[in-house]
Amino acid sequence: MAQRPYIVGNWKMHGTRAMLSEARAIDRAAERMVKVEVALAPPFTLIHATRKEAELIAVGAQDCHAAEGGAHTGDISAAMLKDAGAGFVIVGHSERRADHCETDEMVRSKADAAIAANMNVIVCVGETEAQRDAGEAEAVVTAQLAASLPSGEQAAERLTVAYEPVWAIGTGRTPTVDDVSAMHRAIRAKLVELLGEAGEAVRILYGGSVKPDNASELLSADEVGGALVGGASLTAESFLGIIIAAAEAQDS
Ligand SMILES: O=C(CO)COP(=O)(O)O
Repeated sequence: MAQRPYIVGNWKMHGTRAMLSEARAIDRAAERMVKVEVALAPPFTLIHATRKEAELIAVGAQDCHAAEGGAHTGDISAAMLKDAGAGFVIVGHSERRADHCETDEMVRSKADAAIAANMNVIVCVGETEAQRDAGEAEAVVTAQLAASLPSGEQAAERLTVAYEPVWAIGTGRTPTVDDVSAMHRAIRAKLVELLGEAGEAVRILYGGSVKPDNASELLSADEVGGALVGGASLTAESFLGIIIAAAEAQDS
């Protein structure tokens, strides 16, 4: 890995203030691990408090609305998230695509909104099990990418892509290292096609059942620049296990 690995915890709909002690423990330990860039995306309600706890790690959000503001009851704009202390937004997670019927076009609008608010953005893509079984995984993922990426000049430098096969999320199943490598190479090629030279530097994270005991292997796959971690980011102990594995992968 040329750049420092980027390890992002996505707490999803987990966490009340009682969990801030985990964020604090992650931050204090991550401080000693200069070879790894660490970030947490807690639920909206904990962004501000997590930001106050975090001295080193980046803090982000799990979604934003595409509009700057307006009559959208229950929604949150990128500027509000930034004001609360978020530096990045995850958009297009498969759970949002499924639970909220988010299309690629909506994901792109949200990514554009995050960039317009001077935030970084992590755009998620990934195939379902049926699509992989049908041999369509790469076609599905590269098409999602082409339609979901933010537009505009600043897009590439603010962008991270996360490849998360839907069937690997929360299941304990992961693709083989060869499959991860093949998909990440395809994503890299698509990024270069879409963004030109700037596409070479965009980080591509792997997500889906990353744990302390499989992190080294998954991070060793071609073009994997880090991990987007769900369940194993909920305790400092397991998340730090992944961060340590990423730091050791830098040494080897
Ligand atoms: O969806 C994910 C991260 O965004 C992955 O979740 P798990 O690590 O729980 O499989």
